[in-house]
Amino acid sequence: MPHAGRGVAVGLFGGSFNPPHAGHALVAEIALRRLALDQLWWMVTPGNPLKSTRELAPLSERLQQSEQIAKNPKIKVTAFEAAHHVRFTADTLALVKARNPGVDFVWIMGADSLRDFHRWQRWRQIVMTFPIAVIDRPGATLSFLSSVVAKTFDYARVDEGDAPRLARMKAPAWTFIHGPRSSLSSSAIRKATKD
Ligand SMILES: Nc1ncnc2c1ncn2[C@@H]1O[C@H](COP(=O)(O)OP(=O)(O)OP(=O)(O)O)[C@@H](O)[C@H]1O
Ligand SMILES: O=C(O)c1ccc[n+]([C@@H]2O[C@H](COP(=O)([O-])O)[C@@H](O)[C@H]2O)c1
Repeated sequence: MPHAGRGVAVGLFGGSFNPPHAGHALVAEIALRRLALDQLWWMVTPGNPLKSTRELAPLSERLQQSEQIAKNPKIKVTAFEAAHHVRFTADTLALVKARNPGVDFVWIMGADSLRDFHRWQRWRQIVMTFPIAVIDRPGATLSFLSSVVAKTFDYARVDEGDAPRLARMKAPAWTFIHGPRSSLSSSAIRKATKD
């Protein structure tokens, strides 16, 4: 696991990255800049608990490809979840928090992930423990508003103008970040390479 010292602001960006693409890199850059982060941990999951592993490339391959795409020195590409035998984000976050006291973490995800977020294990606990930044994604710009999490935690939504302070805020606190968007997706890339 990467390490961060007290008072450092770190974005946690988890994904299958199967394969990673420029849309992921854009999310990472937007998060670093708009959330005023010192670091972003690009966490390659051993496997999304809600997705089939049928089409999942080996972790070592997704890790290596991620390292090639994530060029910003503030980005730390890591696969520590596999090494620590954790797969559910709630467990990952508990581990990260326990090992990095005093660090201000923010969970980062694309707008499509917000739609399904209420199916994640212990999702309410995640929202109550970590500030969350949702980055706009084509196809999910408006639908995110009707998501269970957006409705349940409407009271905790923070104006995107306050995004630079999000990492320092006490949960629950979440914001939606608009900006340049990419319509790339791993599934489209997999489909194109198969055809
Ligand atoms: N083009 C994009 N714009 C914004 N967010 C994205 C984009 N692509 C992926 N993300 C976000 O990055 C994280 C990791 O996504 P993931 O690795 O599943 O890629 P994907 O392109 O969504 O894959 P798939 O098409 O296989 O579902 C998720 O939070 C997802 O919402
Ligand atoms: O913890 C869960 O229940 C859970 C359910 C779905 C997805 N996640 C996490 O969400 C992140 C994005 O996954 P993905 O496949 O959309 O790239 C990744 O870190 C997954 O481990 C976590």
